[in-house]
Amino acid sequence: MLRVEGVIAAVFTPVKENGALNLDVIDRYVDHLVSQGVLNVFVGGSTGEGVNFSLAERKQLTEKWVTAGSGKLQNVIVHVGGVSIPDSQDLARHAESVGVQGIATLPTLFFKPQNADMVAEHLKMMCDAAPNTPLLYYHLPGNTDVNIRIEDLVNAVEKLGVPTFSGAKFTGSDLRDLRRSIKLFGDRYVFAYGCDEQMLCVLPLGCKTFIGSTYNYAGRLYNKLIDAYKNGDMETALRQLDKSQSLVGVLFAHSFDAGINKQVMSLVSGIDMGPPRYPMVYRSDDEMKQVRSELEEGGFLNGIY
Ligand SMILES: CC(=O)N[C@@H]([C@@H](O)[C@H](O)[C@H](O)CO)[C@@H](O)CC(=O)C(=O)O
Repeated sequence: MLRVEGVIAAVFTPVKENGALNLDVIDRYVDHLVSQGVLNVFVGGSTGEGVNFSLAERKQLTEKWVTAGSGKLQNVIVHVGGVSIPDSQDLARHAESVGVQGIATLPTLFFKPQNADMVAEHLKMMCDAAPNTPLLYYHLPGNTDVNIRIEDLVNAVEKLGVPTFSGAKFTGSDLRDLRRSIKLFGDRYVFAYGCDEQMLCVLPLGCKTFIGSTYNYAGRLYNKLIDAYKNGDMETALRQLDKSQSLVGVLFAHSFDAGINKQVMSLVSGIDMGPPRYPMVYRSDDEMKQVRSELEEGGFLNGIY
C-alpha cells in the first residue's frame, strides 16, 4: 500500500551536453528538493522524458535515485510504462529489485486499450512482474488519448484482482471522476493530481497528493499553499495559487513542453539539467534570457514564494 501525501516532484532527467545521462548531479538534486520540503519523487514520467531513454538508461536512473534518496527521500516512485509490456515488466522487476517504494505505468502507447477491463489486465501483468511493489496507473489522456474513467478502472481492477494496485496519478480534467474516485475509494488508494497550477481547486475535493513538474523548483510555494488551505487561510492559499499560475504562465508563453521546463529547472535551481531529447527543442540563449527576465520579474528567481 502506498501511503503518500503532499507534493511529489516529477523529476527531470539530467543529461550532459552530448545527451548521455548525468547521474552525478542527482545527489545535489535530492538536496535541492529536500531543502524545499519536497520528499517524494516520480522518476521517468513525462517531465523526466522516461520513454525517451533506453531500458538500460532507465534502470541506471532508477538505481541512482534510490541510492541518492536513501535516508533523505520518503518515496521514490518510478514510471515504467512505454510501448511494450515485456519491456515495462522488465523495468518493473528491476525497480522492485532495487527497492523503490512504488511504480507507475501509462497505458500502452501505440496499441491502445479500449476500455477499463483492458487497462486492468495490463495492470495485472505489471503486478505479476513486481508483486511486492505498489502500482499506480498514470492517467494522462491529453497525451495518451486513452481516456478511461478512473472510477471504472478501480472497479475493473477490483473485479480482476490486482493486489499491488494503489491508485492513480490523475492528470485529467474530469473533476467529477476525481471526486468520485476519492469519495468511493480514497480510503484504499491514492489519487495524485497532476495539474500543479490547479492545486487549490482539488484540495476541497479531498485530494491530498500531488505529482508535478513545478514542485521541482517551487516546492515552497506549494507547501505554503497546502498549509494555508489546511489552516483555513484561503486568502494566502489563493495568493499562492496566483503565484503558481504566474509561474506556469511564463512557461506557457514560451510554448510549454518538458524541454523548456527542464531549462527553467536549470535556471532556477542552478543545477544543469542539460538539453531535452528529440523531439523537444533546446531553447536558444536569447530565448532563455527572456525567460530569465520574466521569472525574475515574478520573483521566481529570488525565492519569493
Ligand atoms: C502535462 C504535464 O507536463 N503535466 C505535469 C504538470 O506538472 C505540469 O507540468 C504543470 O501543471 C504545468 O502545466 C505533470 O502532471 C507531469 C508529471 O507529473 C510527470 O512528469 O509525469
